Amino acid sequence: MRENLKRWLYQAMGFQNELARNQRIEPISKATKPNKTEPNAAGDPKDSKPDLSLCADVKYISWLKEHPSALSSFQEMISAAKGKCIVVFLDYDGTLSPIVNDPDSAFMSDLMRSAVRQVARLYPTAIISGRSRQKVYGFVKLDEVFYAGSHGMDIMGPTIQASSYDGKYQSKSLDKKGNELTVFQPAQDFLPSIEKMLNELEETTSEINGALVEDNRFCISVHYRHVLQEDFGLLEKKVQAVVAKYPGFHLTRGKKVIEIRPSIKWNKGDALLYLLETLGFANSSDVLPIYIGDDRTDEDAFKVLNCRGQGYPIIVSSNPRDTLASYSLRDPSEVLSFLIRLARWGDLSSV
Ligand SMILES: O=P(O)(O)OC[C@H]1O[C@H](O[C@H]2O[C@H](CO)[C@@H](O)[C@H](O)[C@H]2O)[C@H](O)[C@@H](O)[C@@H]1O
Repeated sequence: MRENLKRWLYQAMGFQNELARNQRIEPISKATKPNKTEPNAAGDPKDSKPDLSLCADVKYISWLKEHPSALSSFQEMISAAKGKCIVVFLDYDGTLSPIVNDPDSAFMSDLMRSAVRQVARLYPTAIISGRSRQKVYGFVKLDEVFYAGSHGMDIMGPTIQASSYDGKYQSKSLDKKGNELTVFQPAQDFLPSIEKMLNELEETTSEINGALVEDNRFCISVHYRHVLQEDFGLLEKKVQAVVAKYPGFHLTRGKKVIEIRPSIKWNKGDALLYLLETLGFANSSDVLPIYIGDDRTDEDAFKVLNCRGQGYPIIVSSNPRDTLASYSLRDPSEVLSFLIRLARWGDLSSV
């Protein structure tokens, strides 16, 4: 009955997204409409409880109206891309790899890797992550893409130095294949403090079961996914106490993680702008940036796209969320489908 009701809702709201497509859609007249007095499984109408997952579906469906699926809207999105240079920006955790319990096991699938590779061969592509650049590279293992780690504070981008940015923080480097690239690290001055803080945090949080400190080079993550709820307050206090000793740092929140970041005016949105400039698209009206991300920190990049009035900010979420994104994808598997379609479209249009 629940499936029929869900199907009916999708049809009533005129949706044609993947969720709906995965199911056989019957004409509305055939679909079962909600029936308040229909007995529950036990056969007793009085015992029937509200189906909470159905309420969640209804909320998600209405949120989809504001943030349509980038898969259902693909044709419309891509027809606006004709004649424009697409540039693709991808977040890592929760976007290219599913959220898992152990941060060191957030592997991306071979299928995803191959889709990203196809996309990167057609369009400039960058991965912008909260992780350290080296760690993201370790997961992605592609030399075709640019990497921005530490929430964009460690960028390995095109050879061109960006003239609007401080040369002090830009240097030349070679990628694994020996190609010359430019590294931009605007939070370099904070490294000595970060190293000290890292040791202190590891020591002080070791008393709390399940707490995990991750070195993200220009920022630090303190994970609490495995910390008991009653211990969270203590962990938070301990982290705050350490950070208070170091001026020039602040805390942000992610998915079961507290992040410690240098307080410079730099975020994923700035990294996106930096990469656009080094790719030669600083003031271009011919560029169409696509940014796909699932986290709060990705909102900074969505904001930049909105301010430029260019491109497509796409949020990865299976729950209704406050977001500046215009489009949505439910999860990394939908991200994979989107990237495959994008690569196919690029292949066909280059013939
Ligand atoms: O910008 P991102 O690439 O999305 O990185 C944000 C944080 O991602 C990682 O943590 C999250 O994913 C883990 C693996 O799925 C999960 O266990 C954790 O609970 C999530 O918060 C990464 O470990 C962090 O350092 C990043 O800041």
